[in-house]
Amino acid sequence: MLFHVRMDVHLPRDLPPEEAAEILAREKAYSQALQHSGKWRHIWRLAGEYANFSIFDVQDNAELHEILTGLPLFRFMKITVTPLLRHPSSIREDDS
Ligand SMILES: O=C(O)CC1=CCC(=O)O1
Repeated sequence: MLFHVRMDVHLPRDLPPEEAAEILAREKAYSQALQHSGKWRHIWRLAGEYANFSIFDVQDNAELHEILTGLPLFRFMKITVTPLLRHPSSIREDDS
């Protein structure tokens, strides 16, 4: 199942810089492992915002929930999920 996910990051101003750096490093490693696995298909920065648009390809809602709640930045994010399905006018042979 494909999902569009918007993640808005809100780091607290009083978060110690060393702690922020450690969380961001874990976030990057977590995200890149999922990208290598094919579950996290795309990640795009939204210009001018500390936010991203991502596309996930997962088994079901429960797997997406597990992935999102496992994000090291989860407690500092507002996450908006939109389920996707194939558009009837799409000319693509698959859903890539
Ligand atoms: O910087 C972001 O948009 C938050 C984020 C999600 C995965 C990642 O590596 O950074």
